[in-house]
Amino acid sequence: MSTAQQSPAPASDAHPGGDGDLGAAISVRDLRQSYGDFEAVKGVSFDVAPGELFALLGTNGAGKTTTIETLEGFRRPTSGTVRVFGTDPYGQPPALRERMNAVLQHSGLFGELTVAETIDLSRDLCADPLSRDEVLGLTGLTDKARIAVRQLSGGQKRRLDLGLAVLPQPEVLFLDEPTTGMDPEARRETWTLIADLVADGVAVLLTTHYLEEAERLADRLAIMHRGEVKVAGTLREVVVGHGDRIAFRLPADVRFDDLPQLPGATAEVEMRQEEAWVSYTVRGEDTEGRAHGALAPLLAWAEVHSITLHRLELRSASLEDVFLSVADGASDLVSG
Ligand SMILES: Nc1ncnc2c1ncn2[C@@H]1O[C@H](COP(=O)(O)OP(=O)(O)OP(=O)(O)O)[C@@H](O)[C@H]1O
Repeated sequence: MSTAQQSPAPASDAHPGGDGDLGAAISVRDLRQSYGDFEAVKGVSFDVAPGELFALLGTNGAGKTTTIETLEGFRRPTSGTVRVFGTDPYGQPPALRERMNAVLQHSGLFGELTVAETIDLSRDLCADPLSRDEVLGLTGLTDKARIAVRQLSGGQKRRLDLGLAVLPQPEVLFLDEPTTGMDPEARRETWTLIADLVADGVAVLLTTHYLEEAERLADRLAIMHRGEVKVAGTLREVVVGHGDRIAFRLPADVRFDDLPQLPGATAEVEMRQEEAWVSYTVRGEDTEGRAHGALAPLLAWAEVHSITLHRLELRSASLEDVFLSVADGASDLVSG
């Protein structure tokens, strides 16, 4: 890895057990990682292919950074295996240094150097770096080239971090909350940059607390909670697995017990801005037709009782719905 944290490392070896995807850029199998008696990661497995972005989402303290740091070669697994292009990344072996890079949660920029000097310093460490102008252009920092890094805003420093990570033209990129502190416009520009890298064949492992970031960028994603992957798959697989939602404001003279049972659906009442709302979650094998199948008897019930369903809405589950149910401990493994 061509960051400042380089160190000697073991040679490449095969993936024990042979159960990883041999075409994968990143492979994680039954990873467990402990800090003393505390097990922070409890048997996590996933692969990331070249040209794929995999988003690792999760609650605070779920084990995302621990997982990513293990893949970056900073930690040896307590058990299980991690591989980057089939090589153990522990200690960042020479075979991987030019092929993988990272934007870490805490950047290690030198405040006294100018932006241009910072880029030049990183270029000196690489075999085939992007030009200084290319890095300035893709980070949107061309007009900041001559100012000291300490004078950059938090979001600008984050963009410089990303520029330095991209500069050696890595094939694998670890992005640990890369857009934290960026304004919405800078975040969108960064998403475009990341999407372009993935389109060029870079394998990206992203952690983020911005669910929209994962929705926009991820080919596949996993949601971790307390050291375990609770939900995994494509965005569609993950949200479809959590059902469709039918909701309306609870009519004034209707009690919860009066509401009809709908096929494949469970009902609950939730408060929205001090109004009681009925929310049905509709699950079922027929993912295309299940909402229609539940809505028809609901409308028939309303017709018979001369009830108007105010503010009636029908939508798919969102990634936020799935995330919140994982955080509540309500989710079983959905694997794609
Ligand atoms: N060096 C350490 N020593 C002891 N415990 C640690 C250490 N680093 C992390 N932990 C603990 O391991 C757990 C996982 O931490 P980790 O930073 O991997 O989570 P995370 O998913 O990245 O969280 P966040 O979203 O809050 O950044 C947490 O409970 C954390 O307190």
